[in-house]
Amino acid sequence: MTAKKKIMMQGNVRDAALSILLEVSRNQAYSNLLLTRTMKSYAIKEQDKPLLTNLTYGTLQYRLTLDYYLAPFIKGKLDDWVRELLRMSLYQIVYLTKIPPHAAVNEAVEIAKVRGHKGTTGFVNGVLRSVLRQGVRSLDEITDGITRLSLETSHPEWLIRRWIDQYGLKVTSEMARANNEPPMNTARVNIAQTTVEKALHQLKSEGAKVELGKVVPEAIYCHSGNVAKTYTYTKGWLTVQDESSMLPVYALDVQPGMKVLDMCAAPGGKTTQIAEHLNDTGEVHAHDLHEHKLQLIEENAERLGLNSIWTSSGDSRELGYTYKPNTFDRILVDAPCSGLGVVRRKPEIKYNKTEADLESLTKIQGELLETAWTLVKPGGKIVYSTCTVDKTENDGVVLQFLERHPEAIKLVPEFFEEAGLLTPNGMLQVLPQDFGGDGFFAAALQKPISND
Ligand SMILES: C[S@@+](CC[C@H](N)C(=O)[O-])C[C@H]1O[C@@H](n2cnc3c(N)ncnc32)[C@H](O)[C@@H]1O
Repeated sequence: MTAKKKIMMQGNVRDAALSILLEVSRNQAYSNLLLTRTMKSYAIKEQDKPLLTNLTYGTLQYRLTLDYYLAPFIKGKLDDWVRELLRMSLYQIVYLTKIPPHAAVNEAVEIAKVRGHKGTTGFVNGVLRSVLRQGVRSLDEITDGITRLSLETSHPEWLIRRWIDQYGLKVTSEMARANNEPPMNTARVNIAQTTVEKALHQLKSEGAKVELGKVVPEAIYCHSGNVAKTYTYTKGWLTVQDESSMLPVYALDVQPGMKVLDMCAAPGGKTTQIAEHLNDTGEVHAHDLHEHKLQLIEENAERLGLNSIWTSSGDSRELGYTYKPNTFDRILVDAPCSGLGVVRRKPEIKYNKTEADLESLTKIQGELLETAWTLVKPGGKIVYSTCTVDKTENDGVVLQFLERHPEAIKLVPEFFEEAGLLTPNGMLQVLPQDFGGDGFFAAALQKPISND
């Protein structure tokens, strides 16, 4: 069974979803970026976009569960596109009650006709009709608790075991289930330009359904439409950002006129938040490894009317050659990480990462912190943050840093304490089930005034 040719069924939601799923599984590409690109290239109608999003995320989110259901119906090897087509069709049959099962099968057959040959079409039709006749096997048959949780929630067993070691069974089960819920749409109000009340009022006058966030004062939840298409957004009053991701800047405790370094800055969500908290006074030096990503920061800064941001590129571990020691009042190290706190937004992360990846990330994370330690002024503060829930990358990296630098003062920001999201180590750990935000971590460190 080989695909005849690469054909795009323009406007066809299921074929578009299939092309995204294939790209994700072949090239480990990010589903959220592909989704935006594919909506354009397939000319997907506005009213069909929610279904495309649902088919893409749902099929990805439940990949392991769907494979478990499909296994008894399949013998031998399958072409990638046939496997993805079967997964996507089964997802509709099992999880999308509003789509009649026969419609899901017929749509799959139409795609198979275009993408494959007669034999493939017959095979897809046969498998799916057998599923409709016989139903899928029950997950209750699985006696091993970890295997069952892994297949129920579609998280690899190694990850479930790792989380159980780190958080216990109950929290792991809640986290794995929360990862299959749709993420919230959240925006941050530009407090350097307006107030939260004014932004909410303006959005409502544009017909948006919005409400105040639960944890961060300038966070708002958007329950309808695309907030990035509103006038309120265009005029620079908003940034699309998850509420958890707004927390690290609160630990940074910036004061007007300060000199701040953001060592892993792109696309600039936190850089611009820092500048807003500074009321656009002082200097925010936004540095990122990738030159091409700086444009995103610059565009955002311009749209938000922020003039205190300077961008530059290169490996931030080398910034000791650019800046003198003890230069910055505040440094944010929003480190590259496994992303295991944002599985709802990028479900492929749970399949693509390995335990070895997590361990190797801690090296660069620790090295970035070392550079930050040299560059921060005595009395200055560093915030180390990640969008992962993995304790090795989080508390682990910070505790190792504290072992190397017993002089460092570990701060417990009041804001975190009040939010009730502290780990026993006095650091911030948000899990996706806590208040609906992404999984996020932050810890604040201070260089003593006298560093003898
Ligand atoms: C978690 S993202 C940062 C998100 C950003 N702080 C925000 O809030 O929008 C991590 C960033 O680190 C950058 N990065 C990875 N390795 C780096 C390095 N050695 N030096 C500087 N930046 C690095 C990546 O390009 C990526 O943009």
